[in-house]
Amino acid sequence: MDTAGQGSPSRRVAILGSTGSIGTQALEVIKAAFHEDGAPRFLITALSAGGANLELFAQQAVATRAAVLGLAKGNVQELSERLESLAPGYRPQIEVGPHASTVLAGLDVDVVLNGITGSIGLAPTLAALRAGNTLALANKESLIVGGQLVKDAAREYGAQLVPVDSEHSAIAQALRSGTAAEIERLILTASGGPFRGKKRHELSQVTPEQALKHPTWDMGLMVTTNSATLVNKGLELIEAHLLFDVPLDRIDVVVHPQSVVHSMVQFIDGSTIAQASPPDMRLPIALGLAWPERVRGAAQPCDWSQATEWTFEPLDHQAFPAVELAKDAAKQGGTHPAVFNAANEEAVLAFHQGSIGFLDIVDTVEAVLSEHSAQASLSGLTLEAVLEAEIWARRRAQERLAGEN
Ligand SMILES: NC(=O)C1=CN([C@@H]2O[C@H](COP(=O)(O)OP(=O)(O)OC[C@H]3O[C@@H](n4cnc5c(N)ncnc54)[C@H](OP(=O)(O)O)[C@@H]3O)[C@@H](O)[C@H]2O)C=CC1
Ligand SMILES: CC(=O)[C@@H](O)[C@H](O)COP(=O)(O)O
Ligand SMILES: [Mn+2]
Repeated sequence: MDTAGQGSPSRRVAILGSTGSIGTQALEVIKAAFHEDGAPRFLITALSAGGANLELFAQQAVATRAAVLGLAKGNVQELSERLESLAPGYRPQIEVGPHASTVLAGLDVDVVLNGITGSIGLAPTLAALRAGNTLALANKESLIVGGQLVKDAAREYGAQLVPVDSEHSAIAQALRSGTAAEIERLILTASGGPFRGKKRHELSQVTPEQALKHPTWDMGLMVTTNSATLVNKGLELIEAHLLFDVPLDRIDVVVHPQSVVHSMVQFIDGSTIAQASPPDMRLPIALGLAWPERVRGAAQPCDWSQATEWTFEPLDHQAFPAVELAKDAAKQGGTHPAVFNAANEEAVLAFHQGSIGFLDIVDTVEAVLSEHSAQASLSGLTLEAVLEAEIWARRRAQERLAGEN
C-alpha cells in the first residue's frame, strides 16, 4: 500500500499486458477510482506489454509514471527515446526480454493484474503468487495449463487469486450467498459467439473476419476466436473447476446471447443466485483489483426502466464440441489441459493466417489430444512436464496443420 498522499492508502498495481483489451480497460478503471476522501484507490507501479504497440506503451508509461516497465520483444533504445521525447527526465527501470513480465510480477506490489494472452502468462502468474502478491487473473490460460501448480503456489505463499474473467467473477460474487458445502452446481453462461444457431456443416466456410465479430464483447483476437469455437467456454469450465473446487460434472454451460447474466450458482435448497450487469469488463477488472471491495461507478448497471429480455438455451454440442473436449481433457488431468490449450493457440493463429478452416481448429485440438500419452497424467504434474507437453503439442499441431500428420 502506498500512503504517501496521507489519505486512504492506494493499492500498488502491476499490469501485465497493459496495451491489450484488458490492460487498457484496467488503466481506465484505475484512472477513475478514488476513495471517498479523494485519495486514488490505485497506484500504477509497473506496466508490461508484448512490444507490438510501442507508441501506446510509451504513452501509458508516461501517463502513469510507472516506475518499472517490461517489454517482451522490442528495442529498449527505441522505447527510451520515445519516453524521453514524451516526458523528458522520466527514466523508469526497463526490463526487456521474454522474462520481463515475470520480473514485474515478482515486484513488491499489492496486486498483479495478468492481462497477457495465452499460456505464456504461466511464469508471470507463478511469480506473482510466489511473491505473495494478490493476482487478479484475466489470463485464464495460465491457471488451466498450470492447474494444481498454480493452486499450490497460491496456498504455499499465502497469495490471493481473484478471477477477472467475467463468468468467474460472477460466480465469486454469487458464492458470497452460501458456503462451499451448500453449492449444488455452477452454471456458466456463454454468449454462443457469432455462429450461434449454425449447424456444423454451415461452419466450414466461415471466415476469420466473421469469427472476430463477437455479438456482445470487444476483446483480443485469441479470446474472441475462442468464443466463436466455444473453446473459450471449454477453458472456462476447467477454470471454474480449478478456482472453486467444484467437480466438472457439476458445472453446466447454458447459452445466454445477451451476456447480461454472467454466470450463476445453484445452491442445495434450490436457490439460484445470478450476477447481472451489462457486458463491460471494467466491472470484473475493478473488483479484481479492489477485492473484496467494490469500486463505486466502475461500470453502468442494468437499466430497469427499459423493457428487456434475457434468454437461455442449451448449447449445441454437435456443432460446438469444444466444451465436451475440454471436459474430457480436464478429466484426464495432468498435462492434457495444457495440450488442449497449446494446440488451440497454434490452430487459432493458423486460422487467422488463412492456412486452415474454422472447423480445423477444434478438429486439430481433438487430434493432438488423442495422441497425447496418458502417461503424462499418471506421473503427476510438474512445471517441466507442462512445458514439455506444451512444446510437444505446439509442434504436433503445427505438423498436422501443415498437412504432415
Ligand atoms: N478482453 C476481454 O474482455 C477478456 C479477456 N480475457 C482474458 O484476458 C487475457 C487478455 O486478453 P485480451 O486483453 O483480450 O488480449 P489482447 O490480445 O487484447 O492483449 C494481450 C496483451 O498481452 C500483451 N502481451 C503479449 N505477449 C506478451 C508477453 N510475452 N509479455 C507481456 N505482454 C504480452 C500484448 O502486448 P502487445 O500487443 O503490445 O504486444 C497485449 O498487451 C486473455 O487470457 C483472455 O482470455 C478474459 C475475459 C475477457
Ligand atoms: C468477457 C469474457 O469474460 C469473455 O471470456 C466472454 O466470456 C466471452 O464470451 P463467450 O465466450 O461467452 O462468447
Ligand atoms: Mn469469460
